[in-house]
Amino acid sequence: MSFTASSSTLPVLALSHPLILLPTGRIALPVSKAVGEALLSLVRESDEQPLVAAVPQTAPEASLYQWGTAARIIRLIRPATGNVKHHYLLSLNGITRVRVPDSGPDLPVINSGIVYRQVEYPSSDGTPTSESVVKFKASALKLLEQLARDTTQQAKRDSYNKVAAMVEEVSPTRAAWMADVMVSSISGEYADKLEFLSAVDADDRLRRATSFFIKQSSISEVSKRITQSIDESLSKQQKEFFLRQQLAAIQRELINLQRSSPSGNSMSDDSHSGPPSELDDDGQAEVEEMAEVKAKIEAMAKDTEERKMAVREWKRLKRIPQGSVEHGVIRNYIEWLVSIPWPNSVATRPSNSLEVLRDRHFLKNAREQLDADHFGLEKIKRRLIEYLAVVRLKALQADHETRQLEEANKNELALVPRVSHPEASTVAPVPVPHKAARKNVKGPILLFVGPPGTGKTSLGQSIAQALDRPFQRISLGGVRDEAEIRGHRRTYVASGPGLIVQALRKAGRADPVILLDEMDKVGQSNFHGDPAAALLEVLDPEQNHAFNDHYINVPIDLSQVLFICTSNTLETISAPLLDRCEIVQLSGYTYTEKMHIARKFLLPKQLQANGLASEHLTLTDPALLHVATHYTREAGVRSLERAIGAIARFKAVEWAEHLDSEAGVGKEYKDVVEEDELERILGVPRWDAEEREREERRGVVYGLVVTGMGEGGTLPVETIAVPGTGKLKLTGSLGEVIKESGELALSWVKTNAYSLCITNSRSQDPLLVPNSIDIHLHLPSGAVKKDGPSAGVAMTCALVSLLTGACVSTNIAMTGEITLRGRVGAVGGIKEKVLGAHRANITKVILPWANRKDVDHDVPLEVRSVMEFAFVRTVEEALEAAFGAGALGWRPKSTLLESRL
Ligand SMILES: Nc1ncnc2c1ncn2[C@@H]1O[C@H](COP(=O)(O)OP(=O)(O)OP(=O)(O)O)[C@@H](O)[C@H]1O
Repeated sequence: MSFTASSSTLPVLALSHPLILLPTGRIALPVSKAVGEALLSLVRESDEQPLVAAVPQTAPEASLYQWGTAARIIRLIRPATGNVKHHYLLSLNGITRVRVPDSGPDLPVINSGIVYRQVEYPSSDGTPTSESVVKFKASALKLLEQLARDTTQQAKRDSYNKVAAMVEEVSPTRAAWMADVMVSSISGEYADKLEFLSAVDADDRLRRATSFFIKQSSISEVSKRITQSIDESLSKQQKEFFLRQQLAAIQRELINLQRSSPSGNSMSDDSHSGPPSELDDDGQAEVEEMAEVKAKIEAMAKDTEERKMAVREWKRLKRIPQGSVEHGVIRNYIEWLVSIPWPNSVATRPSNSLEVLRDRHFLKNAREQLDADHFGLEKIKRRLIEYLAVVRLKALQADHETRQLEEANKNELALVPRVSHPEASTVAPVPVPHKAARKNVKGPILLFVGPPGTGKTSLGQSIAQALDRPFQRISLGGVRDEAEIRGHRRTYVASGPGLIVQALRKAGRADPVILLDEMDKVGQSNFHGDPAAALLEVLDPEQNHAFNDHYINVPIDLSQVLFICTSNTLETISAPLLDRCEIVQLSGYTYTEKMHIARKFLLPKQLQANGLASEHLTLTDPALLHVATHYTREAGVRSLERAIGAIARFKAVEWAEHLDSEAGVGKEYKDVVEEDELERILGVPRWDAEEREREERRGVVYGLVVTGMGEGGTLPVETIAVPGTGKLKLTGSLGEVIKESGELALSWVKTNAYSLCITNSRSQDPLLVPNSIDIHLHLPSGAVKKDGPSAGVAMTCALVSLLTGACVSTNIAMTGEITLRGRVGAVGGIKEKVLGAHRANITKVILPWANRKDVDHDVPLEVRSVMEFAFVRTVEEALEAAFGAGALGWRPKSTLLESRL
């Protein structure tokens, strides 16, 4: 060590224990007012930043150390004026080591002021040996690397890396300075730093720095290990806690088990030996349910998507704590997944369906079933038998092909040498479901169209019975959301599968008959998706072997499901959907058919439903007909069934009263219900009032309509003349086409007004001469929308009646489209319209000539025989049929010809 190259007098500043300032380091410390003011005057007096000797106090009560650091005052902050208690804040920057020779006990450990002392500056640091430089660098780099690794702050890590780069490049002459920089900026023990302060010689300083770094890095290593071991011991505690919980649960189970088994040796005391309550055995039920779910997963066919998914979710379920929301969600999903009747699963594979189809009497039995459930409907039953025959043939063919393939597979297996594994002989070979088994085994998709209550749903039920398959009905009325059919994705709260999967689960077999009811009432495409598009996927044989329910998220094979659809009308069904279906039209029943249905099916059904035997209620024929004609007016038989039900209930009350009073007064019971009693039972007839209203009036004729429900009926076309300017006003919620029909009718009447003797010359407008009028044409039931061209004939007749004054009989109703030239064109729904007219007691109908064949084919003979039909080609013929021959004053033809020339 070489000393005293120079010395000077410096104000000595005591750094109270454990503060220390090393060369190159910085420190900020509060100083008392006296010291602060002394330093302030020093700062004011000197031109540059003044130097002080910052000397550490080795222990709290000890005197000052003999080594210190000459430091520049870089900042001195005065406290707020007037506040004597507050200290000055002083910042120092360490420059170089100094020795304070007389820092003995007499040097006051100040705070009352500063003392000037002689300080010595060491002459030179010397050059360190290369060995100590290498060691210094290695230890410094190791420490820096460790610090960078352990810190979580990126900024700190960057600065450690930067210092490491400096250390690597530092020259031997600057190594001692680098040691100062590092030791002053890394936190370490006070004693080490104190010793380091006294190391003047460069070599010595590097050695001390090296041991300082080594010590620090081992400390950081150890502290890391300690943190790790604390973490480990914590997780061990948690593990232990978890295991203890499980143990407690197992013990609870065991106690429950012993309590519930009557023969088990009782571990519990007598106070618990009462009957087990369903409130106590939650845990037990839970375990049983889980075991059941597990067994179901195991029963699923191997190597199938559904099984893989179930296994994956089961494993997830096991990892998630019970009682958590996630646990509930997964469990719910697995329960759904295992309860779907997957076609390849052993548990749900349809076993007897083929047996039924193989039966040689299958078709005969099916016919009997249909006859037993439904009256009449000959054509439809014939179509259904054809359909069932196709289903049978296809299923048998697919079965045959599957057997052949299995046979071929077996032969192939026989060629493979047997594995001599001890278990191999006990494991039965699992038949691998082959693609041929998935062949489309059904006929076309049937769509029953017809008015309500005509037996569409019950026909579907009969088909299911004939095939001995479960029947499920899905009501599509009001389904607006695609998710109702396809399900919601599992990410939705309270999500679940769609209607198809729900029906499959309820059916419990992969080949049920599913009736898609009210297909026409499916909502249109909207922002919730397109339900019709989802239905398309369900019904399309090309796609439905891999139906995708959003919730289940595993393709479901629907190819074995028999879908049957029903609808009231075809108008609102989208064309692609219609394209997938084969339409079977059901029209309304005639009164005779209704009487038969009522006698054979509805009455026995209602008697049974109301607890009566057949001898307790006899409805006479006139009474039944009166119910059908005066209390109901519908194409189907639903209201009729309801009315019969009401009669049965009425009689049930009477019968019960009779039984009760037998012992006493003895009230007489009459089982026969006559026509005159009906008013007492069912109230005033519903359809009488309208009958009376139907009187002959100028400008009013009856048209024939088919409602949105597919029911036929009559609708008056009313016209009146009001003072005006020759305009036509059309009201009654009319669509564009029907409005055009009205205008067409008026144009025809105007053109032919002269021929009909309405006007006296061809040039006169019948609405302006003799009086200037407007015509108001109205179709009642204003709230019901009406459209279509078939009211043309009725409108023309109404206008002619209005302008000529001739009336059309109220027993006549008509339908037909007209052209501008006066031709009458064919219209649809003839059977419904004629039956509707028959129900409304119309005796003559005027129909387009082109619809003759429809009457011949579709209208039952009993209706045809009691009604008069006028088939017309032109409007003239229609007018003649409506008003009667010669009722209208046509001008003679010759005059017509002349005037035309
Ligand atoms: N031909 C028939 N023979 C015997 N019973 C019939 C016949 N037609 C209908 N029914 C009976 O009428 C009732 C109503 O029939 P169903 O429910 O099948 O009507 P629907 O056509 O499906 O009506 P909706 O269009 O309103 O669904 C049922 O009890 C059914 O058994």
